[in-house]
Amino acid sequence: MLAPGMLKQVVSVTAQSKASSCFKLLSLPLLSPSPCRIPADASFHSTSFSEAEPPRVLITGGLGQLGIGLANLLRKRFGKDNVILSDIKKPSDHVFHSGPFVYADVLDYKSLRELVVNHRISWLFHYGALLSAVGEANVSLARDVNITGLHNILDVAAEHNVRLFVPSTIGAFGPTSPRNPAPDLCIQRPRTIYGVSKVHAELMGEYYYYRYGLDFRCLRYPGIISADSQPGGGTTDYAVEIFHAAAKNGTFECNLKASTRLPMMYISDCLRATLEVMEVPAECLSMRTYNISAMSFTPEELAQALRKHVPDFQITYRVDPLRQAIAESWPMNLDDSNARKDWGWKQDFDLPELVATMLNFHGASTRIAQAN
Ligand SMILES: NC(=O)c1ccc[n+]([C@@H]2O[C@H](COP(=O)([O-])OP(=O)(O)OC[C@H]3O[C@@H](n4cnc5c(N)ncnc54)[C@H](O)[C@@H]3O)[C@@H](O)[C@H]2O)c1
Ligand SMILES: C[C@@H](O)[C@H](N)C(=O)O
Repeated sequence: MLAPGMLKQVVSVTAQSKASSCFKLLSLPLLSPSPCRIPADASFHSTSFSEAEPPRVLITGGLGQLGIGLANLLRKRFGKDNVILSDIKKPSDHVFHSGPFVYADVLDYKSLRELVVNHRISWLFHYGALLSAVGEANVSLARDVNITGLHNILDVAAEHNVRLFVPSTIGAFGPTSPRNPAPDLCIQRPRTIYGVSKVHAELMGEYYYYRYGLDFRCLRYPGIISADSQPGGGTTDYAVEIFHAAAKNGTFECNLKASTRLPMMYISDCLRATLEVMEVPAECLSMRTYNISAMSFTPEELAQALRKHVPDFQITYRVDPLRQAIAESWPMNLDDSNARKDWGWKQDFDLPELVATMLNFHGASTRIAQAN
C-alpha cells in the first residue's frame, strides 16, 4: 500500500498545477461547444489514432460481461498492443491470443504498481468488482474487492498520473433517492454493499480529483445487455438471460416481478459512452460522475417486444425476493441531461433496436451451433 506521505509527496506538485488549471478551465465559459462533442462518425472503428501518442491502457476485472468488449473497442482505436486486459481468472484461448493479457488482483497494490510502471500505463479502466446479487451473498469479499481494491487503484493512479475510469451504477441510488428519474445529484442511501461501495467510489474519485488532481471519470451505467458475454451476478441479469431463453426454447422464467421497471442499455452504447467520456477534454466536464441513460422497461414490456419477433414466446415469474428488493430500491429511469449537455452523449439503441439486434445474434449463433 502506498504510504500516505509518499502519495502526498508524489501528487502535491501535480495536484497544485492540475487542480488549479482545472478550476480555471471549469470557471471559464466555453467559446464553442464543438471540442466537447465527439463526432457521430468518430473513428471508433478505425485502426489508427490521430493524436501523436495513443494512451497505454490497463483494464482490471476484464474477463466479466463488459471488459472484453471494452478491450476490443479500445484496441481498434489505440492499437492492439496498447491495451492490456487483466483479471484473476484464466482467459479463453481466443481472448489470450487476441491481445495482451496479464494476471492482476486489485487487492495487490504492489503488483498493480509494477504493472502500471512496467507498461507505462496512462489510462486505467477499473472494472474489477462484485455485482449487486453476488455482493449480498458475500459481503466481506465485496467489501474487500469493491472498496479496498478501489483504494489501491486510486492510489496507483494518483501516484503515476493515470487517467482513471471507474464505472458506477443505478445501484448507487437507494429507496430514498428520486426514482423516476434519478438526477445526477440527489440523496444516495443504497441498501446493498455493492451500492455503498459505488457511492464510496464516486466520492473518493471526486475527492482525489480535488485533493490530488487525479483525472477521475465515472459513469453510472444502467443494467447492461450483451449478446456474446454473460452477466456476472446482478439484479438486471434477467434482461440478458431472456434472449438466450427466447432463442433456445421460447420460454423464460423471470426472477423479477412483471412490473419491475429498471433503466437498461445495450453494451455497444455503454462502451462507446465510456470511451467518449475518457476522450472528451477535461474542460468540458462539469462533474466527475454522470448518469447515462438509453431505455427503461419492465419484464412484461420486454416480453411483449420479444413477441413481435417470436410470437409464441412465453414468460413466467418466480420472484427472487433478494433481487426484487434490490430492484425496488433502484431508480426506474435516470436523468442524463448533464451528459447530453456537457459531452454530447446520445444512445443509438432503443428497445426495438435492442431486441432485433439481440435476437439476430442469438438466431445466428443457434443456427451455427445446429450446423456444427
Ligand atoms: N454489467 C452491468 O450491467 C453493469 C452495470 C453497472 C455497472 N457495472 C460495473 O461495470 C464493471 C464491470 O462489470 P461486469 O458486468 O463486467 O462485471 P462482472 O461481474 O461480469 O466481471 C467482474 C470481473 O471482476 C473480476 N474480479 C473479481 N475480483 C477481482 C480481483 N480481486 N481483482 C481483479 N479482478 C477481480 C472477476 O473475475 C470478473 O471477471 C463493474 O465495476 C460493475 O460494477 C456493470
Ligand atoms: C445494474 C448493475 O450494476 C448490475 N447489472 C447489477 O445488477 O448489479
